[in-house]
Amino acid sequence: MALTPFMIDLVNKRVVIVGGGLVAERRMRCLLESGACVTVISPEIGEGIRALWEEGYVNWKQRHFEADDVADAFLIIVATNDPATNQTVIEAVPETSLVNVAADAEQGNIQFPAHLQQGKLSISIATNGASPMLAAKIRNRLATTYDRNYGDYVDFLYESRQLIKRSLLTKQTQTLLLRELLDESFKNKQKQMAIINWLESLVKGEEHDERLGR
Ligand SMILES: C[C@@]1(CC(=O)O)c2cc3[nH]c(cc4nc(cc5[nH]c(cc(n2)[C@H]1CCC(=O)O)[C@@](C)(CC(=O)O)[C@@H]5CCC(=O)O)C(CC(=O)O)=C4CCC(=O)O)c(CCC(=O)O)c3CC(=O)O
Ligand SMILES: NC(=O)C1=CN([C@@H]2O[C@H](COP(=O)(O)OP(=O)(O)OC[C@H]3O[C@@H](n4cnc5c(N)ncnc54)[C@H](O)[C@@H]3O)[C@@H](O)[C@H]2O)C=CC1
Repeated sequence: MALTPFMIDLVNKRVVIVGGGLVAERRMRCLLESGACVTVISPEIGEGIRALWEEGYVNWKQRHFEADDVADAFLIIVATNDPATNQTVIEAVPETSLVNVAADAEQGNIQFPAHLQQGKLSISIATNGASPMLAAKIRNRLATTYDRNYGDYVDFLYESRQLIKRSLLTKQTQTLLLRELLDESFKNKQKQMAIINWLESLVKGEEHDERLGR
């Protein structure tokens, strides 16, 4: 069966991570950036997780897993190095929860792809488990093309699109303009600024006219 890619909103969602090692930390950093409310359950935690816990970013239950721990979790990450514990967690997961199993992806219902984030640009790479190392290699290669400047360009496209949508330009002109901004030349920061200034004054002018009932 093929897996389906999604973008998911995890703001304030309850996430439980069982295990406190390196894989748990990798997942935790990504989940915290998503605004999730993260609890880690593990008798021991690595240095990175400890620092996050000391700064108050995550909750930590310093003990072995208990079945109740996942009762009302939206997402559960099974990331211990103990196969018996992993199995116990999988069996305790409510039917409606999302679950990721680090040691055997097919036992869960979600997987984490290799991921590249630059501003609002998000690129995920999956090989459906064929080779996580290849996924990482492709991500690293793409990172040289889709660098920070590219992320800034995507952020510029976001800002322009919001203004274009607010404007009273016809739908047809809006579409033309949105397509025009994909031209390579708009990666130039001065050109971006000129467009934003033009769009801002256009929208401001239109809103002013509207207030005056023109
Ligand atoms: C399903 C998935 C994610 C998920 O867990 O949901 C998954 C699953 C598994 N990985 C395993 C092993 C390794 N994973 C890595 C590394 C990475 N793994 C990542 C993604 C994914 N790994 C997702 C699939 C992506 C796809 O579709 O290709 C990367 C890209 C991103 C990230 O994790 O953030 C990250 C790059 C880190 C970086 O360099 O940035 C290394 C190498 C290393 O650690 O350096 C090894 C050891 C070598 C090997 O085994 O190949 C095992 C066996 C565990 C065991 O043996 O017990 C499983 C379980 C299974 O195969 O079922
Ligand atoms: N999906 C992926 O990308 C990868 C998955 N793995 C798999 O993930 C597993 C974990 O990897 P690491 O984080 O590197 O291991 P690790 O050895 O660094 O950490 C394991 C953690 O599990 C905790 N733990 C053990 N028994 C527990 C219990 N009963 N309750 C709660 N916590 C318990 C330990 O205290 C420790 O914090 C590996 O065993 C391997 O199978 C490994 C590499 C990559």
